[in-house]
Amino acid sequence: MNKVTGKPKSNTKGSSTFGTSAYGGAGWVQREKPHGDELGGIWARHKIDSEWRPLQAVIVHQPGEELAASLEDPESVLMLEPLNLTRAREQHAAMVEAYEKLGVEVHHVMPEGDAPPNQMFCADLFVMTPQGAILARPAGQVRAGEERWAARRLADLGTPILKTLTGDATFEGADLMWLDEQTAMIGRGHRTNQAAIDQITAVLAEIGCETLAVDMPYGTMHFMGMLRIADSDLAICWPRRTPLATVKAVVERGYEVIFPPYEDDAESYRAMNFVTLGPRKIMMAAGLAKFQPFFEQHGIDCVTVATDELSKAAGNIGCLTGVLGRVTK
Ligand SMILES: NC(=O)NCCC[C@H](N)C(=O)O
Repeated sequence: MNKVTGKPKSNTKGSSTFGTSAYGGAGWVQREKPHGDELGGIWARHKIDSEWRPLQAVIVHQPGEELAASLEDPESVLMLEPLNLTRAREQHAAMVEAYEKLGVEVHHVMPEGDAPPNQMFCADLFVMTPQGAILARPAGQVRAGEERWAARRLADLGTPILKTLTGDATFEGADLMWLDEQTAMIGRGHRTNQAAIDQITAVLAEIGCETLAVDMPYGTMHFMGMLRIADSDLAICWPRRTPLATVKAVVERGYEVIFPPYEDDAESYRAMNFVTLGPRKIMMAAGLAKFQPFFEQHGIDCVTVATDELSKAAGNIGCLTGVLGRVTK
């Protein structure tokens, strides 16, 4: 029904509300645009449909006193070694400054009261889609609730939250990568379970996107460490760790797949944990003497920041950076 003509016989002062705009009468104006077209209007413009188009905006958390939780028993808070708080904070601030210098908008999570120890790993707390965010539900008890502060920031920024996971679903944002504009791949493993994959598959289907799931090996953390995309035609995979189905899926989509030299676990992990700033441009950890030349040989421009102190918390630049917006197709 397009338009109802005819005037209401009476207005609110009269006996009937029939025919008034609130009840669908002639004065009613229907909302015009679908949700996706309201990003950049009613909602903020932030979205992503790739892992490689120019980075526009990120969400981070500048760590504070909460890192002191690493001092006594790092294991109990999922960290590797006690951190020097001052150095860690300086390195985080330098990473933020590097983003700002590159023209990337940086937004900060602002937890109420004391932040939980791993709050700074914002990549794990949400993932963006072409039409808004999916909120994570971190799997470890010590990280439970970090997502609430990411949700508050996203809401303040005007970013629609398409889904908050329910039941016993657990999902961390670093387990989902966009292979193309309509296809996301999720790593099923220690942090992201099948219940979450089912819920995410349903919500992505609502916006016309398909979800592919792959199993990750026992003893690994996030899918982010197995697949990085540095350009429309260049994917980086971890030798013998990236699932076969992942390599096949990226090859099918026209990416060249390259495998960096294998080093010890920690070093290879740091090398994979970069953020793509735009086509063949990345921000990566400094001091990776074998990896940086490898990336450069493939035409990748590397911006480096020191993260050796932060990496004692078991994460690096990729994990510290909640990607909020990229240029989309
Ligand atoms: N995406 C990431 O690799 N995040 C790093 C998370 C480190 C944190 N200590 C954790 O174990 O959850």
